[in-house]
Amino acid sequence: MSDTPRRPRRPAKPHRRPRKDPVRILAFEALRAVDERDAYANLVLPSLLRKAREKEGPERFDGRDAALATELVYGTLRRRGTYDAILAACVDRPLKDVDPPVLDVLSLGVHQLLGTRIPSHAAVSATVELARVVLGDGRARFVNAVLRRVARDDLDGWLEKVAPPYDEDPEEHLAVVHSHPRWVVSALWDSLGGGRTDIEELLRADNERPEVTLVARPGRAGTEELLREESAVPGRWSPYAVRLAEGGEPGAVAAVREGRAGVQDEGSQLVALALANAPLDGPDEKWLDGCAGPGGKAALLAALAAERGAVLVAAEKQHHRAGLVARALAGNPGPYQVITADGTRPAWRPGSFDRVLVDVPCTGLGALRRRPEARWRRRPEDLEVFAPLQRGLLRTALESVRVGGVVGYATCSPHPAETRAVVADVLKQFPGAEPVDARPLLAGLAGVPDLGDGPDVQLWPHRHGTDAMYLALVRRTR
Ligand SMILES: C[S@@+](CC[C@H](N)C(=O)[O-])C[C@H]1O[C@@H](n2cnc3c(N)ncnc32)[C@H](O)[C@@H]1O
Repeated sequence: MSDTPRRPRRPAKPHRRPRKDPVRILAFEALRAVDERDAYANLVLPSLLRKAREKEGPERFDGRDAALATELVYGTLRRRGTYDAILAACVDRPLKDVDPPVLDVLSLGVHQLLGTRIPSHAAVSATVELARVVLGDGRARFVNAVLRRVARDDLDGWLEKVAPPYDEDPEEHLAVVHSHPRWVVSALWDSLGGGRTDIEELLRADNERPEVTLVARPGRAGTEELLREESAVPGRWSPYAVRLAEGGEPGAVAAVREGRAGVQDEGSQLVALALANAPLDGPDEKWLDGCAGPGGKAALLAALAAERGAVLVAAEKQHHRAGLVARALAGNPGPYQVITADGTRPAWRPGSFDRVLVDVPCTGLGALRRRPEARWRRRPEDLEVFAPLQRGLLRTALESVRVGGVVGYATCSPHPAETRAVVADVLKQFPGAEPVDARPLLAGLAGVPDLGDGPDVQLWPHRHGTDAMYLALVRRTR
């Protein structure tokens, strides 16, 4: 036995249970659902908020808590690229070796430290408490150490350290600073053209939460009814649009609950309106929406068709999405039909329709404002998957319209491979069709500016306040 005196043991700290903060636990659960189950934040969040309200009661979980939880989830997901670059500089191993739940907690902490006005000490201690609850004390100590390193600088300071200088590598600089995958920066820039200012404005707009925009479906609701809602202001371009300037709760609007109005970005409204307003010789009685689910544009088209005594056929390949279309169209004042059908193998005779819309499946790179996780899920290879389907749907649309009729090809992506390249390829193989200038149809609505060289139209969040919708109109000539 050794006679060296034993070092007296430090008295153990009395164990304190971690404080449970329902807002941050909810935000963590939402991030896990997005990572683990490929859930969509905008779908998973409302049900988590409802559950938290039920469990905690309105006193312990009020509107401000819901707003903070939403901001934490959306902000963390959007800024993930920037935050990962900063975390990589603060963690002593590659980020891929950090357990995903630990990384989610760290990202939430970084967002509070660098992306909100929460004071640093509160951001660190709240995140460490969260880590104690959801990860355990050991990993909470790791979270504490990493966040203390992050807290040594502000966002600008970190960006100077972790982003390459713009002059050395412009795309990587923008990717890190504005938190977009590099290939997405590159594609958006190709489509937008212009210099640094333009692309930076677009990338910044992608990181802002869009206003909620409503559509008053013609013949069913008027904008004056929607304008009576708190903080409601008229839309910028569409005569049917009303914006809820302070976010608002669309579910609380009677006209939305009754299906007389809907939630719809103005870019989508403009696409439907431009197709409906394209000049046509001869009959204007049968319209087709060949990719209708979940039914936003179909509902507007059906209401416009009803005003003219025309009928809309809304086709959707997926049965459950056809159900959503049926719900969106229920109560339409004129005749309509919803069918489950593959738009590339038409269940109708060629030349049956006067107007046809194909709002084709795409990467959705034009709606990044709305889907904060989408930019990290998409891969350049997705373009190859969509390419044949997009071409097939446009080709069938052209076969489905009568001679003299008009087809609208729309995407909520501005990627050149999904827009102009598709239209150019299909028109090459379909000699009986010619482009129609879509610009005057939009400019005629309320002077939508900056519509480019035509004949097609690309809308942009930073220029038009809409999603980056693309529209090409094509007339069948023989
Ligand atoms: C971009 S979304 C359409 C959005 C819709 N226009 C709206 O405004 O609500 C594309 C839709 O096309 C559907 N789709 C995919 N392949 C299809 C096909 N071969 N035929 C018909 N619909 C298809 C998808 O299921 C999806 O619902």
